[in-house]
Amino acid sequence: MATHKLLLLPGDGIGPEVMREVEKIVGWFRKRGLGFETETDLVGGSAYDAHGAAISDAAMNRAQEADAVLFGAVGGPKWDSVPYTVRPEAGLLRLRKDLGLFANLRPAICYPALADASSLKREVVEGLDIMIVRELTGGVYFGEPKEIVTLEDGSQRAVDTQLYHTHEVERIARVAFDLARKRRNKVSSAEKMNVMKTGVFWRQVVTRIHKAEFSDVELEHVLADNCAMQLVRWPKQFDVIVTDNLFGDILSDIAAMLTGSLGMLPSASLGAEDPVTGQRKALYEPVHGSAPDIAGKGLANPIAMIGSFGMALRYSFGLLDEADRLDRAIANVLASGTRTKDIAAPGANAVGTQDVGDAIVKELEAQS
Ligand SMILES: NC(=O)c1ccc[n+]([C@@H]2O[C@H](COP(=O)([O-])OP(=O)(O)OC[C@H]3O[C@@H](n4cnc5c(N)ncnc54)[C@H](O)[C@@H]3O)[C@@H](O)[C@H]2O)c1
Ligand SMILES: CC(C)[C@H](C(=O)O)[C@@H](O)C(=O)O
Ligand SMILES: [Mg+2]
Repeated sequence: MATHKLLLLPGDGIGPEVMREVEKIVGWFRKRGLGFETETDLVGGSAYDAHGAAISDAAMNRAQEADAVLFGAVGGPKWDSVPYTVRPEAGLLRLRKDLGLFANLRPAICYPALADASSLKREVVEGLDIMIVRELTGGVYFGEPKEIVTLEDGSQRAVDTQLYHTHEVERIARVAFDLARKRRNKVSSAEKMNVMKTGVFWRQVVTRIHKAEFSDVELEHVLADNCAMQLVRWPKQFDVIVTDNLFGDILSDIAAMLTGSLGMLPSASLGAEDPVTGQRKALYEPVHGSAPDIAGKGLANPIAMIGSFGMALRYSFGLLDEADRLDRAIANVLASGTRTKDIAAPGANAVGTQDVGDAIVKELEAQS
């Protein structure tokens, strides 16, 4: 039996609460004979409290050794004033950079049962199925210089650098076109070529890769601000959206709300495939953060985290039947009306984080 090594990094706030529910799901698949081995380590504010860094070198080594990392969420008001280089979010950024996780896949699917939970009208979101492909290891998140400088007159200047190399845009474009071929065959590439040099460059590179390797896929270019507006106006026009690190961060939060709640959106962050072994480094995490406003209250929706494990089944372990089974279990639980407060129908009783995890395990059981 193949052994799959998972590193669990629950993090802060609601991270540990939603990770506990994933552990139930992993446990269920393990009982059914799948070889999952798990280790747990600290990241974010909890790592800072223990080691003075947002992730220790030992935890980084474990992440390098793992077949996949499951990440909860980091951050919170407790660490708002810690130095910039060791703030909780730096742990996540180090994982992305050091593991080379350049491709962030953020699917936004509106489950039929949740069409009324969105703040948009049912007809706008019903049947929605978008894949946002966000470049994750470049752009303004990592470009140098990145600094606040004090000038001679005592005033200050802050700089972040938006920077992209050819190969970085080429490889993310290929991921998007490849995915589109398995979906509805359309890619929308979002940038701001009307203002930014990196936008002009992004459009040139995407156009070239499209022409040379993917001319069978429909490609449209859209300015990122217009893309944000179109996502709210008529999101079903999109299939795959490919965009840079910062625009992807923002557009995926918008897409999350189309599905009803930030608590619904999973994600996969993937590295390049090793040409010999076919393996790739991968980290799976919900799109939401540590939700300090509801942490510790048992209110968090664990579906984004559980769906992220579903993506690990699909993308890291090739367990497609198991991933489908988990997706069906989630859909059935939602259809039965078992929901946390963020997605509960108006006037309906909401359940807690653990109830949703238990219901999904029960549904998995019922399907077998
Ligand atoms: N990947 C990550 O670890 C990650 C992502 C985003 C933000 N953050 C960090 O989290 C902290 C809080 O950030 P924020 O408040 O801007 O964003 P957030 O995603 O934590 O919360 C935004 C809103 O969505 C709600 N929400 C989020 N997840 C939910 C869930 N699973 N179930 C129900 N409701 C949910 C919260 O209660 C809150 O009202 C900050 O320190 C931020 O840097 C971390
Ligand atoms: C926590 C933060 C560093 C992160 C980001 O900005 O990428 C988050 O917002 C996300 O969307 O994953
Ligand atoms: Mg974000």
